[in-house]
Amino acid sequence: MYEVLTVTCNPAIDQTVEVDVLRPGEVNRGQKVRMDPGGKGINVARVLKGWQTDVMATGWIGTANGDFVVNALDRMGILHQFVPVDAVTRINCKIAETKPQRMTDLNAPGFQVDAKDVGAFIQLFDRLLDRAKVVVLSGSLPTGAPNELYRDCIKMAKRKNVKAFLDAEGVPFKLGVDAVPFAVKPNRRELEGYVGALLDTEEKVLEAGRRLLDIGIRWVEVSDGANGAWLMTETKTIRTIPPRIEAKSPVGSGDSMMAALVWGWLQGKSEEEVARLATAAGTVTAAHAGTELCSWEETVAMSRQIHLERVSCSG
Ligand SMILES: Nc1ncnc2c1ncn2[C@@H]1O[C@H](COP(=O)(O)OP(=O)(O)O)[C@@H](O)[C@H]1O
Ligand SMILES: O=P(O)(O)OC[C@H]1O[C@](O)(COP(=O)(O)O)[C@@H](O)[C@@H]1O
Repeated sequence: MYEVLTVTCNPAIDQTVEVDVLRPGEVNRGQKVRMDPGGKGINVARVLKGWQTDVMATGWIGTANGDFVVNALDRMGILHQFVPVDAVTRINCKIAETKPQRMTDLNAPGFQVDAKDVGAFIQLFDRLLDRAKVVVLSGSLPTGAPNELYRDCIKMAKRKNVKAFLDAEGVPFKLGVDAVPFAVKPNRRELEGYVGALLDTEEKVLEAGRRLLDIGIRWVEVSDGANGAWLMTETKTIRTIPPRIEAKSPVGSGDSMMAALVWGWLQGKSEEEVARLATAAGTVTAAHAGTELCSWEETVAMSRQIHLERVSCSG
């Protein structure tokens, strides 16, 4: 049994290479390399499973090297049913500089899917929805997948009374928003893309978030890296600020935050508790190397250090 279904249309193997300083245009030699199963929905599933929540991971997987991902999910006890694609699962290169600490992501476009693959996924998704309370749709779409995919998945979820949480960018996000998911988690840059304007003040961020609430979305979580986040609902806007940390790798921070939102909703937590936990989860993950994600114990400990402010009544 599972409560949460996570969709990763474009899974990845995250390869983190550590160097002192990256010298563009030169031969760089890595000091340490680590590989983690990645892709946004898969990371959400990894966090939730660690937090004792049963989860099913779905999407497409490239069979040439997808074993690395599915074996890791098996080891973690995460249920999975992916539509196999006769192709290579992308390898996303994360360059972790240590002096000073800085991460450069080089995400690949991923494999190509065709109409048959899309049809097979929709059929599988429809079946897997039957057992879920929540569905998480997150990350980029592979080449060939229609931009409407998240929109259509949200419509299907709503017909089955499953709460949809969306984390995407660009056109798939815009179209997904049109179907009015329960929750969205854009980072500030993604929200700028949605409204087509620079959001360089808190006021502008909140105005943009308000547009999403006005459509009928119930939880709008706008994340802003080391500055923390805002959780906006119809009645409250809560600003959360994390402590200063040594950020080894923010990869997976947004996914950890999404996992905490889902967990908080499943447990019926207050908006304040959810906001605190979500920011804590992202912060703990940012402090870890590679795509190592936040444990429950670390997140609870961090949540005590999150500064929380009620910004205004957003109603
Ligand atoms: N350098 C950092 N220091 C502290 N917390 C961080 C840092 N980077 C990310 N986080 C935490 O993770 C959350 C999500 O990170 P963010 O980078 O905004 O999301 P995304 O990965 O989706 O772009 C932030 O709101 C914050 O709580
Ligand atoms: O699907 P996209 O947008 O290319 O993102 C994939 C990448 O995002 C990650 O899921 C991390 O995402 P976040 O840092 O936003 O949490 C990586 O594991 C993966 O390489």
